[in-house]
Amino acid sequence: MTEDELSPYAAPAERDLETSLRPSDLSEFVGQHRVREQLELVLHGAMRRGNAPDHVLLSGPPGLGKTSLAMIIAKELNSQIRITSGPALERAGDLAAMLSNLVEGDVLFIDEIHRMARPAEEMLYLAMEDFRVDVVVGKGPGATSIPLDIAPFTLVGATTRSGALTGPLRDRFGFTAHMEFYSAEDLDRIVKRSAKILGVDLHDDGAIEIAGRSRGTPRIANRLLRRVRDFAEVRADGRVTEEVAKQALEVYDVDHLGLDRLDRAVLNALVRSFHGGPVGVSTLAVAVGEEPTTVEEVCEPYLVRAGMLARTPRGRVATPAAWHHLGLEPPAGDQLW
Ligand SMILES: Nc1ncnc2c1ncn2[C@@H]1O[C@H](COP(=O)(O)OP(=O)(O)OP(=O)(O)O)[C@@H](O)[C@H]1O
Ligand SMILES: [Mg+2]
Repeated sequence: MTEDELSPYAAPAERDLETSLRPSDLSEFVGQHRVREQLELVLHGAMRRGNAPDHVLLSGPPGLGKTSLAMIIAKELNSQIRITSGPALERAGDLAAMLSNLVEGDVLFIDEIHRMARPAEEMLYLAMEDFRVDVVVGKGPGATSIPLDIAPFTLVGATTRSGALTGPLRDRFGFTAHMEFYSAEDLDRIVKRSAKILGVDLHDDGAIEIAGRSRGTPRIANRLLRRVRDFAEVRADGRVTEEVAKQALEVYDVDHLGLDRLDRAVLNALVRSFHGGPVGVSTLAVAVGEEPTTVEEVCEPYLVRAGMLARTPRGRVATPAAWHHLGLEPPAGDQLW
């Protein structure tokens, strides 16, 4: 399995496939019950009053459905969605152009909003609050700023690192949806729905097997489904049963808890090289040859959720479950976690 296939990030070639599997309205959007209920109230409340809803921030690890939800928000509002991303808004002018083209009620979706350049971010404050931008004309002492009204819109921002957002930006969102990892039952429904769309002969026990190893992440569930389908077609009769799914996932190096090579490398380093911690995340990242942000955004959220890793003020610590998972006995004595 390649690096890309293990990752919760979407590979470029995967984007078209994802579009076909994307839930198109709230009723098709599985799980995230709390977020869905909250969002429904925010959207429908505003619609009743006939105004644009509060700006919405979607926060959570990659592959949990932030982009899907942004599209659904626009659809629920019967609005057009304009899509851009933090890295694309390098200059304030890029954002000004985008904002001044908005039509009343539009949804402006800014993906990876934590990666927006500072000048653009400052322009966005005013736009979010007063539906206004100050366009600077000219340079040096002669420069003047011309206020421009923009149409009332709803900003939907998505971020995998809400902690990296500046306070003023975070404060301007009326509602923040914290996306959570999905339960095995939800993932089971998601892979069954995807199998139907893709025409895969997925049996109940096969679905359970895939769902249980998907790290709580729909993108990974859908990807494992495609890999298992390949295996089923090449090495079996095309039917995805429990046995076929198990054999396939073994080939792809996904263990029964859904930990992949990188997760296990992190646990191994933590336990074997640092005696279970505490150790800083950057040291840990160097030990596994990864970027600290990858370890922090991709591995840790799931390892914490699986009860194997704890974040303490002094650094990352392996829990007894991590030692057991690697087939080792945790050291006796002080409990660090
Ligand atoms: N609640 C859901 N129900 C059904 N399918 C889902 C759900 N959430 C996500 N998916 C599936 O997972 C895929 C990835 O979702 P999406 O692109 O929305 O994630 P994301 O949070 O935007 O990820 P990233 O942080 O990488 O941008 C989608 O193509 C969709 O098929
Ligand atoms: Mg996305």
